[in-house]
Amino acid sequence: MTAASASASAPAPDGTAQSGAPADTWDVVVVGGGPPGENAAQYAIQGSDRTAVIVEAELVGGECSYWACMPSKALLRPWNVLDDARHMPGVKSLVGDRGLDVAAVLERRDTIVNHHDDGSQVQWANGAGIDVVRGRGRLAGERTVEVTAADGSVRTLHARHAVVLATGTTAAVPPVPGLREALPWTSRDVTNQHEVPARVAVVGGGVVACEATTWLQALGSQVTLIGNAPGLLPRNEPFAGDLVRQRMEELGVTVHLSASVDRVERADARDTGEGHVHGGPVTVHFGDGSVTVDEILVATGRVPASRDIGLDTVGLTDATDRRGYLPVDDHLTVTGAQGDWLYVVGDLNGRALLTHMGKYQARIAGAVIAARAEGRSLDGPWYRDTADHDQVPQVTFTDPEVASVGLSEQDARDKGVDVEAVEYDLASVAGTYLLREDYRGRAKLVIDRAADVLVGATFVGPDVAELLHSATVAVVGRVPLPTLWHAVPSYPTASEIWLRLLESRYSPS
Ligand SMILES: Cc1cc2nc3c(=O)[nH]c(=O)nc-3n(C[C@H](O)[C@H](O)[C@H](O)COP(=O)(O)OP(=O)(O)OC[C@H]3O[C@@H](n4cnc5c(N)ncnc54)[C@H](O)[C@@H]3O)c2cc1C
Ligand SMILES: NC(=O)c1ccc[n+]([C@@H]2O[C@H](COP(=O)([O-])OP(=O)(O)OC[C@H]3O[C@@H](n4cnc5c(N)ncnc54)[C@H](O)[C@@H]3O)[C@@H](O)[C@H]2O)c1
Repeated sequence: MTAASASASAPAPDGTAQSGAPADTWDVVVVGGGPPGENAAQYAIQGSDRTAVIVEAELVGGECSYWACMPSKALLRPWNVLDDARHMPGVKSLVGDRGLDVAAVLERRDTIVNHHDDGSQVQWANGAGIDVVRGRGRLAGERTVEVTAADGSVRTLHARHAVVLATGTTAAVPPVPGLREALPWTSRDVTNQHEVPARVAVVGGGVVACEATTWLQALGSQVTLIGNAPGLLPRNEPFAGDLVRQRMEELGVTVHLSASVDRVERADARDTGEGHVHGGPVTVHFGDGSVTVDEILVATGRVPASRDIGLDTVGLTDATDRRGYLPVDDHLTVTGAQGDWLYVVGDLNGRALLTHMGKYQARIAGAVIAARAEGRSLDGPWYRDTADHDQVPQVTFTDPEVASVGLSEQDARDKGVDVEAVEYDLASVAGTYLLREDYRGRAKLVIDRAADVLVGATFVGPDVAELLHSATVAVVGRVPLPTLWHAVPSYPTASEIWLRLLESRYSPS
């Protein structure tokens, strides 16, 4: 605890603040302690004597740390290592056709989610001068947040400058007959699975469905994926979903696309706890087909946590969009709120459901809160969310990985950009051949022909994740292509794909 925050509340032995503290007023009150909430609090007060508090209903660190990004990537990495080893002469004879050590993989995952203990996160917050109040928060008028603790006690917090809402999302379960009653797995179960069901039906075809399918099959499940879109990963360039599907099928996954689940039957659904199989066999009916499995995973998108956060108490009853997200302006201030005190960062504003984008928004919101508190102007590059406008990077950690930034070719055309696209086989650069002789992958640049700059890039292949930031710099910096020509990629790295792509477009004049 810093002196500044200690004066705002009395600390409990675990570092969280307690009811009955002398003053329940902070400069900034943040509702929701995921990474965006944490960062908003940090950036709003750092280098000042302002105070901040995070209200958290579950664990500080949020969905990302315990039930999403971190456990999913922990479950995916061992497969990458094993698959690389299986294809590397000099190593593959040592590995043979052995599978993963499932118990060790799950144990490492448990270490990475810190066994669902958020003590170190609370310690970080306190070290940054941020208090933590446990409980469920909701607005209760302007600059006021009411917190209901697990024991039912209610406490009212006041903010001098700002309230930041960062309550995120939960898994959506579509209204399919029998589905809810079957107690299906959602992202929380599959990222925290303690058992490996022999047969799993994965419903969805987006990022969660494709990543989860990758680790489920690697752990030994027989997976049937049922998606209602015509391709996998439909927000990406179509070749990305095609390559991911091709690899899934090679590994034994059954993929049904343009297929809608219409009915689910499970005779003895039981709530056996997170990550355990929730009862006996379940039959999933879709179109003309059906499949009987030991567990069903629903990965069909997210629902914003905007329902019970007191928007009505500040005149924002109709402020959410039709999906329930709470729109903001580029200062991350809620559209339509009176005065400049209410901010939304992270998934809840619906701009980009990604941790790194939520944290970026939080850095902007924090800087805006600090500037407004100090009466400074909001002119300048630090105070506006620009990256959410067509410059969002994302890596999907499937086999192969999919890394993209900015606009797909189709999105760019839909926006009226005069587009030219170049594509190249990632396997034909020396750097990837050295990684794997059987390397398969593809890269694509989307070029705004008039401005001669990149507006999008996609890389698909093993280990492409780290290639992405070069493209993000080029897209955000609007680096002219003739200038990129002088950014020489090292030999022999996968980055030489940049040279090949630019050669396809070489036109000195
Ligand atoms: C399986 C999976 C894998 C993912 N992998 C990645 C990835 O690799 N990379 C990536 O960038 N993104 C990934 N994402 C997306 C990422 O998890 C989210 O974008 C991110 O968690 C959003 O952060 P947030 O703080 O806005 O919301 P959340 O992480 O949902 O956090 C919200 C917090 O608010 C708390 N809260 C909610 N309501 C209240 C209330 N009323 N009072 C107090 N507290 C409240 C919750 O308990 C929670 O701690 C993944 C998502 C899933 C489902
Ligand atoms: N590596 C990462 O960056 C990462 C990993 C996981 C999740 N995330 C984020 O989390 C968010 C949620 O991911 P998600 O995959 O749950 O949602 P999503 O919106 O990306 O995909 C949902 C998919 O489910 C399909 N679908 C919807 N209803 C269906 C139905 N009734 N039957 C069959 N299919 C159906 C849709 O066609 C869509 O493809 C995403 O926005 C994503 O960016 C990111």
